[in-house]
Parts: sequence; structure tokens; C-alpha cells
Amino acid sequence: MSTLKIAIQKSGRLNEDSLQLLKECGISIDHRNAQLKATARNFPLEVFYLRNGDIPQYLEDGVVDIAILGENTLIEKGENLPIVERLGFSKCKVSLAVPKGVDYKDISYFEGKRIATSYTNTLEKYLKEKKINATFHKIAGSVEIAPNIGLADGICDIVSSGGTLFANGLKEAEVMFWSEAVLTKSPVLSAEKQVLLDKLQFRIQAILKGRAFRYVLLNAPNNKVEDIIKVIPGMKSPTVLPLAEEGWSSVHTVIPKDKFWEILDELKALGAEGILTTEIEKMVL
Ligand SMILES: Nc1ncnc2c1ncn2[C@@H]1O[C@H](COP(=O)(O)OP(=O)(O)OP(=O)(O)O)[C@@H](O)[C@H]1O
Ligand SMILES: O=P(O)(O)OC[C@H]1O[C@H](OP(=O)(O)OP(=O)(O)O)[C@H](O)[C@@H]1O
Ligand SMILES: [Mg+2]
Repeated sequence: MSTLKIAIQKSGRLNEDSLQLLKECGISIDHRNAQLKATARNFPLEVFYLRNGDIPQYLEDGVVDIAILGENTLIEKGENLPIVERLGFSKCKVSLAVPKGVDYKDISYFEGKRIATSYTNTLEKYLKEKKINATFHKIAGSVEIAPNIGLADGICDIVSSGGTLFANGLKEAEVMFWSEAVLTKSPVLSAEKQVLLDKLQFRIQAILKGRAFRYVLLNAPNNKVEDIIKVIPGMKSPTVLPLAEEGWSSVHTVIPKDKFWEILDELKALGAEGILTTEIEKMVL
């Protein structure tokens, strides 16, 4: 029987959330510290703990079958690698930044300038599209230091809170694109392994859906139920059950997490009482 080989980041920002996702998929991994390969006990899966930057090549060569990577890494090093699923964590931007004293107007600032970055392919493509000529300094990390030590006039790097830019006297000039963790696969994946990937992806989708919704239970007078149902359409339609007390019903449904508080306010205004909400572990439509 074949085994699916998944690469995840050995240590760093993607490691914990990637392992958590596999755990929520019901996959338990026997992993001892410092071991770079581990086997799952209850799913035909081998986990390889690697450096992010190395993973695209392993996928291209079919050494590993699938991986969890930042979209930014695919853009930089894995042009042929498809996004199988967006995973919703490690959200960040890849941006151009300049010293905060610069009177930045538009991208033409970078014409003839020196830019420090770890993302040279991404930057080259971006500036080519914008018809800007600049020189690059490739550095592996702590890119934000470059303008301060006179190495560059600007940088291209990951921005999340903006704290690192601020602490180093820089400001964001252009957002090149947004990135998040994604599941990707090898271009040479066998049909047999694709079946395993489909099985894993089904589990991941159930988790991601569950994360995006909340389960809600509430009590309402019968004459308000119709209005309440209008604001909480649910998966198919809400469950409405009679309460022991005459004239009252219990309504059960799911609501999107990003509209949670607005919907709760509406429900209260419509006369809902005893509102309980809870997280959803998995959700299959
Ligand atoms: N500040 C941040 N906020 C949110 N996501 C981030 C942030 N910095 C990086 N990321 C995302 O997490 C990924 C991993 O970043 P991390 O800094 O842990 O690894 P790396 O230095 O790029 O790679 P390596 O595994 O080779 O050390 C990045 O590719 C990006 O997608
Ligand atoms: O906008 P912020 O929230 O400050 O995050 C951005 C910083 O986070 C990342 O670095 P990381 O901490 O991963 O260090 P690294 O350079 O060693 O990878 C990135 O390279 C930025 O420096
Ligand atoms: Mg980093």
C-alpha cells in the first residue's frame, strides 16, 4: 500500500499550526525530537520536517508528495506547484518598504535604487511588470536592518503587524500581495497517492469549515421565530423544536464566525433569549 509523504516546516512560524491541523485530522504522529521523519500511526502518512526554502524542490522532484507552505514561498520558488487548499493561517503580506523619512509617492521611487530581500524572484517579476529597474541585495533574514546599515534604499519582505518595520525606522510603501499557508502537491503525484490526498483534503476541509462557523442555540417566542430564521439561514435550514413552556421554541443553527457579533445583536433585538454558542469541531456540508 502506498504512503503519502508530507513536508512541513521543521521549526518556525508554520510548524505548530501545520501539526495542529494534522492532529485535528485525527492523525497521530510518533515524533521524537530531532527526528526529521516520522510516521503516522493511523493514516498512511509520513511526515518530513524540512526547511521551507528546500520544500519546493523536493515537491518538484517527487521526493515528497504534498506540503504545507506559505503561498509566498510558492510564488518565490514553486511556480509549477498548485494550491490544493488555502489553510487560513500564517496570513501576512509581502511588501516593499522604505525609510520612514522618505517622501514616498509611488513605485517610481525604486528606479535605480538598491533593494534588500530574500525574495529575489518575486521582486524581479514584480518590478519587471512595473517597468522598474533596480538592483537587489539577497539576504537570508533580518532584512529590515539593510537600509540602516547603508546596504539598501528599501526592502522587500514579509509584513504582518508592521512591528518589525516600525522598530527599524521603516514604513510600508507597496503591498505586493497577501499570503497565507497553503497545501500544495507534487506535479508528479501518482493516482494512488492522489486518492490518499483526497481523503486528507476532505478532513482538512471539514476542519476549515468548522473553524469558519459557530453553532448557536437560542430560545424565542413562537411569534418571533420566523423573523429570527431570516437572519440565521443555517446549513439547510435551522432546527426549530418546541420548548416545554407553551408558546416558546428552541432554534439551533450555524452562523459564520466573521458575522458572529452582528448576528448576535440582531437575534437579541428580535427577542431571542438564552443564546448559547459553541465552536464546531468539524463541519461537512
Ligand atoms: N510575521 C509573520 N506573520 C505571519 N506569517 C508569517 C510571518 N513571517 C513569516 N510568515 C509566514 O510563515 C512562513 C514561514 O516563516 P518563517 O520565518 O518561520 O520561516 P523562513 O525563515 O521563511 O523559512 P525556514 O524554514 O527556511 O527557516 C513564511 O513563508 C510566511 O508565509
Ligand atoms: O510585521 P511583523 O509582525 O513585525 O512581522 C514581520 C517579520 O516577521 C518575519 O520575520 P521572523 O520573525 O519570522 O524572523 P526571520 O527573519 O528570522 O525569519 C518577517 O521576515 C519580518 O521580519
Ligand atoms: Mg521569518
